[in-house]
Amino acid sequence: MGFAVAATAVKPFLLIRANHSTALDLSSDRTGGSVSRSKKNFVFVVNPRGANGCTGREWKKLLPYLRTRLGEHCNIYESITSGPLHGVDITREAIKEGVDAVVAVGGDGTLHEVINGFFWEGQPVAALGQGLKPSTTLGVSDVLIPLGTASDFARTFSWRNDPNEAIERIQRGLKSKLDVGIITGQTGEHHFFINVADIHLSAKAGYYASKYKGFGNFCYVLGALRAFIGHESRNLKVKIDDGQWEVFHNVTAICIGNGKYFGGGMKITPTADPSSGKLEVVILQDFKWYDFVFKLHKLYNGSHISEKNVCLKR
Ligand SMILES: Nc1ncnc2c1ncn2[C@@H]1O[C@H](COP(=O)(O)OP(=O)(O)OP(=O)(O)O)[C@@H](O)[C@H]1O
Repeated sequence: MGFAVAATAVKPFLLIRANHSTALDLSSDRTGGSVSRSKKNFVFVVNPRGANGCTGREWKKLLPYLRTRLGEHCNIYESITSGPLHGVDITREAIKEGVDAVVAVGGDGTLHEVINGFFWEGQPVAALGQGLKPSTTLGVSDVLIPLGTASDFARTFSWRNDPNEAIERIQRGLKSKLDVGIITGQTGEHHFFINVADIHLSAKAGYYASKYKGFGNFCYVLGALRAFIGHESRNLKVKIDDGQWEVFHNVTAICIGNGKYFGGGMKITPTADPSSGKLEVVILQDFKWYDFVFKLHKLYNGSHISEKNVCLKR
């Protein structure tokens, strides 16, 4: 018997727009505009190393345009990450300061850090002095300027890796509710995800893909092929919602989707809907490297779920 796996979805309860912007003292508006309390305060969390360094270069070009488009109504604060997980701390601090929006600039890794920054010890972070606001909404359009290698989360919404379109969305201020998945660790700590959480082979593939980012989107295919080396399928016990524990044999990977895409455009959980209140679970069993190669096109178009060694659960 292998691991025990439980997947749950939570109702939307993130706050992207704090109600008040008191106590904001983010030293200086580094875009050059003067800080005005009558304006909204937007913090952009930029990963300069995203997309093999492209994110940092694109951001430098984008900033003047961003100021032109949003500067009249917003104070724009750029916060460049110094390394992995820095985005979590930046986001937490910004929310405590009462900013109106925190926007991830980069790929899914940066977005993941920003999402986790909305929480502290499993609870939503609130603006200082404002108490806990457990039933507010996450403005999808506000949360991301997709500039990563894959930017898979954006694909669920058919957003392109086009920063100008992202700024357009931010300017229009369109918002919709999003579910957030919770992963509970062995010591009971919570981690949050909004796209796809995965276990076993695909998790390893993500790790290896990070070593091949120079190949662009193809890094995920290379990462998966690398992950197959020495990989052994396991028997896993899975419980979905209030159902019974069920044993799945020879599991190669389990993917739990809130969004539809991972791995540079593979439509792994093809009917997942990030605002449905449900997660979609896809289990690959006894999936060999040659299945991956010959069925790759099916993974990209979502038709892999009709394969006999693929099981979809909601
Ligand atoms: N300053 C930094 N230096 C090195 N790594 C960083 C830095 N800031 C953030 N990171 C790490 O880089 C990882 C990858 O970043 P990100 O997801 O933005 O780009 P990507 O991997 O190219 O895009 P995608 O995930 O969409 O394929 C993040 O998970 C983050 O932990």
